[in-house]
Amino acid sequence: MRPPLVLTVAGSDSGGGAGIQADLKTMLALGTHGMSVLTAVTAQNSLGVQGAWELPVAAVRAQYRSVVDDIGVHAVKTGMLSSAELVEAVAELIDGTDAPAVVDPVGVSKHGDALLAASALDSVRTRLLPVATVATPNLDEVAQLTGVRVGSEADLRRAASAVLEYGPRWVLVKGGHLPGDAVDLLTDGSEEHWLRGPRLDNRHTHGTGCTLASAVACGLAKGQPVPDAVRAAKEYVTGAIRSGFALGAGIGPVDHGWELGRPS
Ligand SMILES: Nc1ncnc2c1ncn2[C@@H]1O[C@H](COP(=O)(O)OP(=O)(O)O)[C@@H](O)[C@H]1O
Ligand SMILES: Cc1ncc(COP(=O)(O)OP(=O)(O)O)c(N)n1
Repeated sequence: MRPPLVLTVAGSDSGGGAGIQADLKTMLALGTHGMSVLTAVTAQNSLGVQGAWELPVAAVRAQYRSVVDDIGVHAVKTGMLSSAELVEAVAELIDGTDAPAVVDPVGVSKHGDALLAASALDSVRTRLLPVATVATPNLDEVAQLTGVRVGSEADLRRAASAVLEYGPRWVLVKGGHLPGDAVDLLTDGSEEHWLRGPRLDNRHTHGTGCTLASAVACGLAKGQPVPDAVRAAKEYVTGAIRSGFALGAGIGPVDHGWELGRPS
């Protein structure tokens, strides 16, 4: 039987913990067929991003059309889009595709390296967020996009409302950077779903955001309603963080294959 088809439009992380690599591993782990449109290449490892190179808009459009026009797609996920030109091209492609879209508005890596030009923020607000079925900003991305600074769980509702102003159907504000429980808020402005996970004491968390957004896209591709897809994705990323492992000298990746178990 044909598995659900999920497409990631994102950048490459040479270290394999985030970006396209995290997305495709998540898609395999969750029983879907993963496909990719590469937007940029990064030289990246456990210590940070050492270099980044964008692909031309024409190359991004061509990859997208190749996949969607022949194979088809049940859900799209976006990650690193790098520039205003790429953000606008991808927003237009998504707008013309009959599939839900999970938009992870990736701005800065865990190490503080910029993955999106400052000049692209307005295109994210006005072009990309309006075509999102679910937007999944972390707290730094909420601040960049809306100016709302979240200092505690109580601020998450205000942050979510500010993002919803730009037009995504749902927003999942990730509270992973707050102290205490790992609490995220999913809302469409009328329903609210609080997702509370234990704070795991593991520094090897590279790729959490990409993994969560891809897992949501997998659920949507399977036909799950947004709240169910997000709940399942939160469980998957929590397991992946619990099993995150050391690699290199810095922050290691989450374990996308945690449900498979590993020989000790
Ligand atoms: N130490 C942690 N323990 C448990 N869950 C975490 C931890 N860090 C992040 N999370 C969860 O991982 C997901 C991704 O969040 P976050 O790390 O904030 O995203 P990003 O990678 O975009 O910065 C969220 O569900 C968040 O609550
Ligand atoms: C190529 C690329 N895309 C996205 C990210 C950010 O990934 P994220 O899951 O938010 O993980 P951290 O960087 O926060 O660990 C990336 N680093 N590289």
